Amino acid sequence: MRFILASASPRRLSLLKQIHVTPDDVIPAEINEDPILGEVPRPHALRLASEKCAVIAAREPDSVVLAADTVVGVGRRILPKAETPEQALECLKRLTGRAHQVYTGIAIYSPNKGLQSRVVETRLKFKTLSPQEIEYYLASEEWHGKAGGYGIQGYAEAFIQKLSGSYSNVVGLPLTETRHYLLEHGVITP
Ligand SMILES: Cc1cn([C@H]2C[C@H](O)[C@@H](COP(=O)(O)OP(=O)(O)OP(=O)(O)O)O2)c(=O)[nH]c1=O
Repeated sequence: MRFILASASPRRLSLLKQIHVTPDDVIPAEINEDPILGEVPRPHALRLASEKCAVIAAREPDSVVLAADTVVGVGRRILPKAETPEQALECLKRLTGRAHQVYTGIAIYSPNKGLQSRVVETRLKFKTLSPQEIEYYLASEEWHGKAGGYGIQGYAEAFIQKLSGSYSNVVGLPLTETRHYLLEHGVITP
């Protein structure tokens, strides 16, 4: 059956390829990613992944569709996906010297099984960043388009003192759980 990755993220595509899965098509889902008033990180990630999946499944009901959403939380607070240096700075000020959580919601649809979704959590801790380190990182632009204003797969890995859970989950797709879903929905065989 045709398998569609509903994502604009090049990182999600390369994580899938890392487990030897190449989608037949990549179709980004355009949805409103603003949190609902009072929404906390975990349900936010689940809702957005499910919405992305449902939007593409409605257009492609005979295919298998996979979508995901990655959210950085500091307790109940959702950090933005940094699009400007100001947003990235705001994120880094919240993360410096503190523990935070990365939640990736994954959602899969197939005609036989319908839509299934879940959230995977990774816990991390940042070192205390000096003003010079923050300035240097902001100039790198590596934060651009990333949840929480950093990318663990680049320079910012040097800021991580502790990580508990899945690494690929932080980059955008938890590979153990994703592979499990792909098996269940018949995209791959054991
Ligand atoms: C925390 C963190 C996030 N990210 C990325 C993963 C996601 O691409 C992005 C969060 O935004 P998402 O909205 O999850 O994904 P996206 O907009 O890039 O793509 P799409 O919605 O079409 O699937 O942040 C990293 O690459 N490294 C990190 O360390």
